[in-house]
Amino acid sequence: MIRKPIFAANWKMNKGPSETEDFADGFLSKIQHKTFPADIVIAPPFVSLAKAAEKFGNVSAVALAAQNCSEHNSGAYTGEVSAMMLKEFYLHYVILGHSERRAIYGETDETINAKMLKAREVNLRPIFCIGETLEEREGGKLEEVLRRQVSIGMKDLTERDLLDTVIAYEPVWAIGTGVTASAQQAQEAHAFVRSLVAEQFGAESAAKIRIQYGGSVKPGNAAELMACPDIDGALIGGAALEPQSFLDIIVNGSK
Ligand SMILES: O=C[C@H](O)COP(=O)(O)O
Repeated sequence: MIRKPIFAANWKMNKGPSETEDFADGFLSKIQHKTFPADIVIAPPFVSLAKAAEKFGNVSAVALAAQNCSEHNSGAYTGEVSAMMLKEFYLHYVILGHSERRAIYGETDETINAKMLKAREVNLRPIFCIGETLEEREGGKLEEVLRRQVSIGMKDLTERDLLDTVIAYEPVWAIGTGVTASAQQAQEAHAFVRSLVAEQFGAESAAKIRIQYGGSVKPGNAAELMACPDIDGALIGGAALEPQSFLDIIVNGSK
């Protein structure tokens, strides 16, 4: 099964509109007249989405993502943004269940599942993040944690939803730490996650779904990680804040 790799830049709480414009100008000048055998996604903060849409709206090589959405449609939820509102920015993707949302903002598997279903109601494609902490890995709980995150987080998705969903496996201990999972550790976890999707949705869907790796991906380690058979791209934080570094990851990691 050939799966097109997908490289997504998660800027987290970095880059307001003016820095977004600077990045876009730099990145666009580097990718013009080039084609890539991969999908490229950029996820700026909410307040920079309008500027990103202005710069990338007509660029077919680049899709935009939000970093979160509400599990509600509208109402008295101060500070929240609904999937329906995001859709107006011509976004294609939304990152859901990132470990920072889980750990810092207390998002549960059930909340994340509700957000996944809201995103799908308006045809946003979830980049659904899962991954274990170091304590969980060292305590022998890797498989138990991934099983729980997948079975609850992806509950009630249809086969069509699944085709539009990307899973991002991000071991929490590798995020922003400079410590990357070895290619072998990452491949083992990805193969296990794919087997979980097969159990829940069938072998055909499991063979089609793209599973990104995230956690200290850099231009120098992208090729080795992406060479693994079950790794279909990357979700990149720090190294995607600079146009050349993001581009180098895409080029080095495209297989
Ligand atoms: O969403 C991206 C991940 O949290 C990875 O972040 P990082 O590349 O800075 O380790």
